[in-house]
Amino acid sequence: MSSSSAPNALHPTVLAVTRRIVERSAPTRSAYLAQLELAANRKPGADRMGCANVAHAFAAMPDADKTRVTGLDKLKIVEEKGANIGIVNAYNDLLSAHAPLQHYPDLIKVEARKHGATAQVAGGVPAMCDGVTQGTPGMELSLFSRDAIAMATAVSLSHDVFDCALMLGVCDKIVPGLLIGALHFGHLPTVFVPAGPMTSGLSNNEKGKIREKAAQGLVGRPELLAAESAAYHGQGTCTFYGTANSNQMLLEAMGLHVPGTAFINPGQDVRQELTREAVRTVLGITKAKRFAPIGRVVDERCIVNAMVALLATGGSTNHLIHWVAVARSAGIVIDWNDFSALSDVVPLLTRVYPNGSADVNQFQAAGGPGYVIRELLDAGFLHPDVLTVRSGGLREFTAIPSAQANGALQWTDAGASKDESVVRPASAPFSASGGLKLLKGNLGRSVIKVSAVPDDRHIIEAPCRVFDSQEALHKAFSANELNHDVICVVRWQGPQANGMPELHKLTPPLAVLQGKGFRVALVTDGRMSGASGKVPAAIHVSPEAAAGGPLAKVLDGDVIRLDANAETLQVLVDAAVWDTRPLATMPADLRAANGIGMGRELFANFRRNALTAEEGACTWF
Ligand SMILES: O=C(O)[C@H](O)[C@@H](O)[C@H](O)[C@H](O)COP(=O)(O)O
Ligand code: SF4
Repeated sequence: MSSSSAPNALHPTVLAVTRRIVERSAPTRSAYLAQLELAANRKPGADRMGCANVAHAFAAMPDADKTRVTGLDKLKIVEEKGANIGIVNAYNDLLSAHAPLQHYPDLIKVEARKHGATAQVAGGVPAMCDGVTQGTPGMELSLFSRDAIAMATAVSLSHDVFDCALMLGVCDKIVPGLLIGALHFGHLPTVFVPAGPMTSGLSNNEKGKIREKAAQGLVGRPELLAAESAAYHGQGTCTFYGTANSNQMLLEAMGLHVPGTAFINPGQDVRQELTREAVRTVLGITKAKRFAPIGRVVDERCIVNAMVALLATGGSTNHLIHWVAVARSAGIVIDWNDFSALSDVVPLLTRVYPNGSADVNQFQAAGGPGYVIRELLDAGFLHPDVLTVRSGGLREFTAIPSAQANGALQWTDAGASKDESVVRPASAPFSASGGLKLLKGNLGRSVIKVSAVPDDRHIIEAPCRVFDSQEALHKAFSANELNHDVICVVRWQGPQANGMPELHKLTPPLAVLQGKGFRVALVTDGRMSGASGKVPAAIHVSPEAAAGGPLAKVLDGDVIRLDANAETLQVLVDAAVWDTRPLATMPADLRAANGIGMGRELFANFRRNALTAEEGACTWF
């Protein structure tokens, strides 16, 4: 259906899920909005603070900025003061996606002044690269680094001298952390600012093949390092459709970006102009103009739109945790039943690695987020009547930005798919349902991303091998103990056990076994990377083993059936035997090793207080 035809009415399931979320969230959402109104109805930044507070806040500012923001020119009150923008920056040199952000604040300050406003870096937030920490102890800090980022965002904005905010960040836990933090200052108009993906290097498929050869000892470290470095070769986000790029897609669908900014590569003039446009956009929604505070933009319909966008693109399984936490931060309560109900009706419109062989640069070239949002809007899967950071509403997010000859931005409708092997219309999707499934059964509730799993691997029934760590599985694989049909259970990987690391390093050995024709699957209370895919994996099993969940009762040899079509995960043990089986306890050496070293001690309270994965693994409620 092209953008010229009238959009369909909202899909009944989207409407029903939204209605039940609104009803379930009423008490918490109304309390949230009451708090927002109180904060929004105060005087502007500099006027509401004491003189000493103001002097401290702006002491380091150039005089001209100081006049703009305080309205004071020496002792004379000047006319209308400008807005003061708070910048929260996740820049560091470790994340290729964040390295370009180093100089964004200077660009933002210059643009703000052109509009009589000012901008200050309110604070920096930490950012972990999951690619660097994958398979190492550092990964046990990854999930909770999200909440540390939210806290750092709050520390930054708590200076309370801002009229709006810009959030500079892209990757996995960083956007969720920034969003959680920003929503606790829901009275501030806020726009997210990315830097875009790196250009395409060695393809993700090629990289995966060389990893599997290395797992079998067929290539050495020099060849593997050369391949990895050819894949990850420059500034910008990695080009697979993992958690970071899923963040970008969701921010577009939530209307929290400059339209179409997600996947424009760094280092181009248009990228700089898009950053300047973010300044113009956030100033355009401050109190003086079209007031759109983030706490009002992110309402139940906006959250449902994000869920739909995730499902339509086979996005990262991590968002089944993060977006629950993001929604809670706006007083909105969602759960995996909501995702599951939407997944049953939302069509899969994209095939981007690991859900296909294309990368995000090819996704952008084929139509990108603008194409997907237009298709979902016209087919009635997205709420059209939502507040966004742009005056044209969500329809503005169905276009692709480019630079005119004079450098000014222009947007053109995404048009038809430029490559139907990458993006397809809602009238002819890759699959009639979304890429994520909720599994239930006597092992607890878990999720699986089926969009990246070959059709003949959606049902796996096999005896299991139980591992208390990912290292133990690697050891068994290297000792050739897994050359048969097997379901690998890796437990003690939940939020309370060890911070719920991603177990993505298990993909190559399990993919080798699958490639040999064995029927294999992974079952874990841990997470996988958004870049994980082709091996069937039931993940986020809740309740986790360390909280007395059923994985603590599984024994080597138990037959397990993972059935993504029936949406079940079952251990096939006689109920009478199963019910009387004792719970194993986390091995003492593991508990002793867990949480010690590499700063993990500092996250003990996060582990202790973490809610379940299905509750967003929130640590602040
Ligand atoms: O959720 C994600 O998308 C991952 O955490 C991703 O950010 C991480 O970097 C992967 O580890 C990358 O994949 P490789 O480890 O295969 O390079
Ligand atoms: S996408 Fe993952 S690996 Fe790439 S920069 Fe971001 S966190 Fe690091």
